[in-house]
Amino acid sequence: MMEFADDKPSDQQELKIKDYVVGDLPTLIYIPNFIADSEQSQLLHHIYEVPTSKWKNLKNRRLQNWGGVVHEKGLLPQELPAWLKNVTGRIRQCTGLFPSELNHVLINEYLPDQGIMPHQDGPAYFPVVAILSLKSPVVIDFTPHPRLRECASKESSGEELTIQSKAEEAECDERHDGLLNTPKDSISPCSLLLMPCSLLIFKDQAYSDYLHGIQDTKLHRLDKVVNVSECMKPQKQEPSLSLEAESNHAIDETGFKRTDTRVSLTCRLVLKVHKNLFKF
Ligand SMILES: O=C(O)CCC(=O)C(=O)O
Ligand SMILES: [Fe+2]
Repeated sequence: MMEFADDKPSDQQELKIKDYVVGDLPTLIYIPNFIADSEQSQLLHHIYEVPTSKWKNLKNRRLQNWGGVVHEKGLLPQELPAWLKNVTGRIRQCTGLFPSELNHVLINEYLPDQGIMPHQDGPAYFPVVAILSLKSPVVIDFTPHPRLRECASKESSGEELTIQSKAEEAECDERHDGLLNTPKDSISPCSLLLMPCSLLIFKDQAYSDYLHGIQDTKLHRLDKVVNVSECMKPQKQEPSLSLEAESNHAIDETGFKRTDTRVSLTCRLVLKVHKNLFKF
């Protein structure tokens, strides 16, 4: 299926990725039809071929962990199977955003009424995440981390700042300037529609200052979605995946009802890898 390549991507490829930036929040990258329909089928075949024991059941979804165990102090590695290396190799080559091979993949499976709580990915990961979506479309929401919202609401109540609140304001400024670097007037939630076969990459403030989550509802609305037009673009190879022609998913301008399972591959890089930790 996909070719595994570990060459450094050319400048041209790195430049192309900029064409896929969506919305105003730095930085969300959405690549429609990153894989072909036939590749999606092959991946699903591999995913559902594994023994049931490979699945970990959580309250609101189930998942497979590939690549090893992630600890605070790094990764206890386990080599990725070839069918996943194909995907991660292609992601690295096409994006040019990862300094070395991605070495960890979480496969999440969501029923139509399942989702994932707003969260931030752990500190062990290199701060660029690539999520490949299979089967049902969903909307993923990016919401400012509460520590940003606190600052924003204090600022919006503006004018009569007491001495104490000025101190708080200074603290907020410090957080904005140092840790966060998000312009204060650009703190707002935004959402993306993730169509099957698409690749989402998020990094920068979207990674460090925002939570991401998927609502556990069958109905997903499009009102805050910033990439509807990217999903509606006619696709050269597979017109059935465009939004307009997508009769299976019945998406209109207001939203859609999830009727099928969604599977996603969260592909990441853990820079700190423990070698031979358990060598006897
Ligand atoms: O399924 C998704 O698109 C999101 C998964 C996710 O956020 C994670 O695995 O940390
Ligand atoms: Fe996540």
